[in-house]
Amino acid sequence: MATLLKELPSFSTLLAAYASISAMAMLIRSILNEMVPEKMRKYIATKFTELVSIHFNSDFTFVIEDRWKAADNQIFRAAEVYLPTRVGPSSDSLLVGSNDPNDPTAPIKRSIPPDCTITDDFEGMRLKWSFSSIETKKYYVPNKRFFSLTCKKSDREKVEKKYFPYITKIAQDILNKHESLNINTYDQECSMWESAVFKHPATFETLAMEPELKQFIMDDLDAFVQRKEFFENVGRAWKRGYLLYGPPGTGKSSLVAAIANYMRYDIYDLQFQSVRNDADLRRILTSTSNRSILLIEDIDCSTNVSRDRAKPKEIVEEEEDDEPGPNRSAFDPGVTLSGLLNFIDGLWSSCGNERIIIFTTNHKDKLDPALLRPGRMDVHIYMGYCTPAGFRKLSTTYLGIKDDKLFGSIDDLLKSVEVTPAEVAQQLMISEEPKVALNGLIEFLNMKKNKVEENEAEEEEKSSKEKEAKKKKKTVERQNSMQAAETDTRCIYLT
Ligand SMILES: Nc1ncnc2c1ncn2[C@@H]1O[C@H](COP(=O)(O)OP(=O)(O)OP(=O)(O)O)[C@@H](O)[C@H]1O
Repeated sequence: MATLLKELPSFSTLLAAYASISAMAMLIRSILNEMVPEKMRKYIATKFTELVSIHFNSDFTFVIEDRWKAADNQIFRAAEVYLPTRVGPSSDSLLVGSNDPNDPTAPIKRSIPPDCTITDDFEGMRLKWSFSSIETKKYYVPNKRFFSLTCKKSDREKVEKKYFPYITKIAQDILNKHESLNINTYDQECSMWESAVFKHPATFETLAMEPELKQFIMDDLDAFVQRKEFFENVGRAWKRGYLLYGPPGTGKSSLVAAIANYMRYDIYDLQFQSVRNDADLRRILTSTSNRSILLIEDIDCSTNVSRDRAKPKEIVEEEEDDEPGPNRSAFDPGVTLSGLLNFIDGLWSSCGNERIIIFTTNHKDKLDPALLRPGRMDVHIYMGYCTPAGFRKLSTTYLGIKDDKLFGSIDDLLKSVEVTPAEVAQQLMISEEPKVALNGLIEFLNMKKNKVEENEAEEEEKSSKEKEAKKKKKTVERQNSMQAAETDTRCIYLT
């Protein structure tokens, strides 16, 4: 120990060394000042400060808000899906719940509560997540929600380039695999989409439609999914619009459910009455997720949206006055057609991918031609009355039979009576015994046929009576005018 102490330099030696180093530093500094241009010196100084701060002040925080430039923030969404899978022993709380009323034993769903902290490890980095929600007092966005992700400053680039794409991919995989679909309805009070589990039995298999039309729709959906690159190359938003039209009870809603089940897409069911104005509409629509169906049912009932702009305003007002009921809603929405169309194929349409937009209507003729223009709604599908092929599908689904000797008479009746698949389905549900149900259906169809024939006969009688009355009126008028002419002539003669 004593030898070791002896070998240490003395205090005066250290002082001398410090003095000479300082002198050397000053000398180097003045040489640098003389020789290196100011810009270069500043650059070196900044780099040096950066290097020091990286080593000594090591934390960096990413703030990920739920909205990004008027649209849903996809990194936020990815984090929302990904983080519940990373809840480990270090986390102190977790939101759990279940929203499947049909299955109380369904696995619980997890979500991150406010102020909860989650630690994640990725390629040697330690990443700390926390979630916060603050009130904004703005009616259209009552809460601002955001995640904070803290990492080492030196890891910042790696987080941006590798970690974010990684969690986005994992979240997408989770969403693709999730078993249950959701149906979202817009809650005007909270300005949020309310989600519920969507379990609808309708599939393309159960739909009573012409097989060719069914196949056409399925092929169209398949082609849509596979054409991501095509849409990018031609500079179009990756969307597909379907207009389903036809009388009530012909299966428009069932087709929407079948499309959702086929594509495994969530549904966003939008009631126009709940939209305040165009700005509100934009916000609502941009907070829907990719791989989803935006459904607007009975579009003809939203007068502002469906009004035929080709007609003069006075005519439209007159028509509306004549026609109370669903077409003239007490809650006329504040949304305009242009607001809706701007979203469908305007600039807003580029927000999001893999979207299907479905409009349904019972009165296609009442829709604005601008809504029907080619390119707006890509496919128009007519859902018509029950055909023999449709009936066969319904009998397979409801009675479990593909053929019966009563089918022939039912086919004949279906060719002459307009009956909806909903009506046929209702008759088939009357009994589990096929014979009873089929005979019930025949009776129902005959009753309908007789009613139609009676109505036609009545109409014919009415119109022939009207014709007769018109004829009589004309004869009387002619006689009166002849008499008048005679009187006039007499008068002229007399004068
Ligand atoms: N084409 C169909 N195939 C199978 N079932 C159908 C079909 N059409 C109607 N149905 C049956 O009738 C019920 C009502 O049909 P749905 O609500 O789909 O008709 P819609 O055309 O949407 O009617 P609305 O215009 O009144 O909304 C469904 O629950 C379904 O059971």
